[in-house]
Amino acid sequence: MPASKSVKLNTGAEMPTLGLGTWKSGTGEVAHAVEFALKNGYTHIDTATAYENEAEVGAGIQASGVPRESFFLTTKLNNNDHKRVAEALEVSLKALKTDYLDLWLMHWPAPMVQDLSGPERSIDWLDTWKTMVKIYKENPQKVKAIGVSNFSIDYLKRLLADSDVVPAVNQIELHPSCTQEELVEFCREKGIVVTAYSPLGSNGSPLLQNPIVNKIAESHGVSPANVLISLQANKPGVTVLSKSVTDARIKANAKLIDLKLEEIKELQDIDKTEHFRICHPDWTGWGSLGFPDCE
Ligand SMILES: NC(=O)C1=CN([C@@H]2O[C@H](COP(=O)(O)OP(=O)(O)OC[C@H]3O[C@@H](n4cnc5c(N)ncnc54)[C@H](OP(=O)(O)O)[C@@H]3O)[C@@H](O)[C@H]2O)C=CC1
Ligand SMILES: O=C[C@H](O)[C@@H](O)[C@@H](O)[C@H](O)C(=O)O
Repeated sequence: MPASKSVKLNTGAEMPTLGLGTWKSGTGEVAHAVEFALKNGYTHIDTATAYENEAEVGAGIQASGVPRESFFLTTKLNNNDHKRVAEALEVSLKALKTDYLDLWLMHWPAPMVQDLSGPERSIDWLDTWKTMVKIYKENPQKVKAIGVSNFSIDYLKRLLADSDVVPAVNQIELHPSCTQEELVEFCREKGIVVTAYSPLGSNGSPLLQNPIVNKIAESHGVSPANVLISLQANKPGVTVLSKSVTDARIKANAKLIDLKLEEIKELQDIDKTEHFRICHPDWTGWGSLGFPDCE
């Protein structure tokens, strides 16, 4: 399976199956990681205002010399920007040194106060979505697609009942210890592409040592990370983000392999005994956000 594989969005645009993640990619390392990834076959970069690295991501893009139209760029509206949606978009575009985004996501359906210390209850995220829709419709050259992140089935149902634009993407946590199969299936039925985040289980993940993951990796002659990233890439209508600031890993992680159905089942079954979530919605102060395993 080549790394250049892509999935069609409901806008008609192609979204590359594999993207480079940049959460916790720090100052002094993320520009190089982005430049290296773009020079080594990655065609999607994912960032967010919350990561406080958009300017350095922009510098990495510029340093790569890769033409803007040759790669897909995603960023996200921060939880404390729900009151200034249009302004936040301009700040992101300027920091990233680009005229347009391929995808702009609402990071969480959870407006928060300025210092992100708790929820901002005077705002309804659905109104924020409607503002994003208006900006998207009025500026199709500036925002090529809009979507959401960390949306459960209940939250998607509320959005879909009151919006004439179906989100192009729902970016959610997906790995063998957080499989969210019902949510993935719901998105598929609604024509929403799922982007898997934290496919390795994020920093210090026990999944890299998991015996099932290692057994499958050995049988294919690849690393555990290759298996975990490929697991998501093998799912129809799913794209995946993997983060690294290490050259050798960035390069090696781009190798996507085909997994057998029984291997996929074995990996997905890990969730039944070893379930965990990296990004629990509780931190927003809005409770479970409709995620059944967070109630
Ligand atoms: N929408 C949202 O709320 C969220 C979105 N995301 C997005 O998804 C991306 C990916 O998720 P993330 O949580 O970063 O976690 P990942 O599952 O991609 O894991 C990243 C960690 O794994 C390490 N790593 C990478 N490759 C290998 C390898 N081959 N072998 C061993 N270790 C490896 C990295 O280390 P090192 O960098 O030192 O090489 C880093 O510590 C994020 O960066 C972000 O862009 C993530 C979380 C939430
Ligand atoms: O994209 C990454 C995550 O959503 C992250 O931004 C949040 O989960 C939050 O900042 C946290 O630290 O828990």
